[in-house]
Amino acid sequence: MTLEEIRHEIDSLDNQLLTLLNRRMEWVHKVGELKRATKTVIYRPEREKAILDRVKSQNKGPLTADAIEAIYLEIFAAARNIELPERIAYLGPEGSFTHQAAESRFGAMSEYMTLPTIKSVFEAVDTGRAKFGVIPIENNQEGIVYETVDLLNETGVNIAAELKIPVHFALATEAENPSKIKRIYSKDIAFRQCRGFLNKYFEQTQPEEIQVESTSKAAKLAAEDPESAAICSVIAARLFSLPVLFDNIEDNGNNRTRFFILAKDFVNQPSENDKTTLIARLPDTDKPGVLAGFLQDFKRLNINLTKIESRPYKGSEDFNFWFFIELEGYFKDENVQKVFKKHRNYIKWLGSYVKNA
Ligand SMILES: O=C(O)C(=O)C[C@]1(C(=O)O)C=C[C@@H](O)C=C1
Repeated sequence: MTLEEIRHEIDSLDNQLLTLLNRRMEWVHKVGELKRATKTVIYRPEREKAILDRVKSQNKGPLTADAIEAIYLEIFAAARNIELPERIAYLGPEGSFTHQAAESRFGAMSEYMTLPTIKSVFEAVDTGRAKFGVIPIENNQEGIVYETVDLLNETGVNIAAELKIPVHFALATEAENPSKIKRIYSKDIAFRQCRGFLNKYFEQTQPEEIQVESTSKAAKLAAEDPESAAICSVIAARLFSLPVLFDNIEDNGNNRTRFFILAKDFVNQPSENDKTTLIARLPDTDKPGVLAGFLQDFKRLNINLTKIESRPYKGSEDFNFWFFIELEGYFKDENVQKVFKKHRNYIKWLGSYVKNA
């Protein structure tokens, strides 16, 4: 077959794809009308997950599961925009890992708001300026982001979904080789997580390490200074047209960050595989057995607790704490309801959402 003939086949398939995609969107439009009439939310993470699982299991290749996921996430983003355009706020700057997380869920089509602080993302969602907000909640090497936990306690927004993305760092620079690098820009955490690499390649030259507030800022500075490098994400390097000299330079290849997608008054439908996040403000935690008794209730009802973090009451004279708790299950599950009812005055439910591996 000639190139022309092959391209002709591709063109004809593209026409069919386009027809099918538009037919899909006509049905999506009907879903949108139905949702408007019944005042229900557009974004349904559990439905998207079920579609993804189904199409991936039917796939016979040569497309990989990852490629299918990427294509479908764009289809969902386009579908949600047909139902109702929704703005997404995320913790910036552009090129940050949170930006990467937001795009991985909402696709390149959505309208984004880049905000400078976690608090400003909460505010944008709380006031309705953005429909969704994306913020980090924890890193599997560094632990929890306390600012996020505290804002979940203080504000009235829900968790609509969680997602986890691998965190890979690159050394990006205009310099031809490491010996020419006199300065390295990055965030404290990135320097910490790439120490082994830095020791190996820069033991002789000992470039100055300059801490800046984000890895995107590091990429921007390194793009302006050819004797320097940035430790940053590949998207940040790309954003500032900075060549990547080494990729995946982190000491631990299992480095992952978990993000929450925030929304106002958001309730998911149950899936087979849910997690619930809540805050418990137990009274009298200075008395023996109060916390143990509370935890015992979960054990008795066969509920698996996956996380408990204690946080101080701000402004309190004493050493009193509230708890950030995560468990397996949906908030309307019979056993979860029993605990919620028993402790109804002390529990603030933040969200039940499909568990993301
Ligand atoms: O099934 C729905 O509820 C839809 O709105 C359709 C659809 C889709 O494109 O399949 C779009 C957005 C939702 O997040 C889930 C699925």
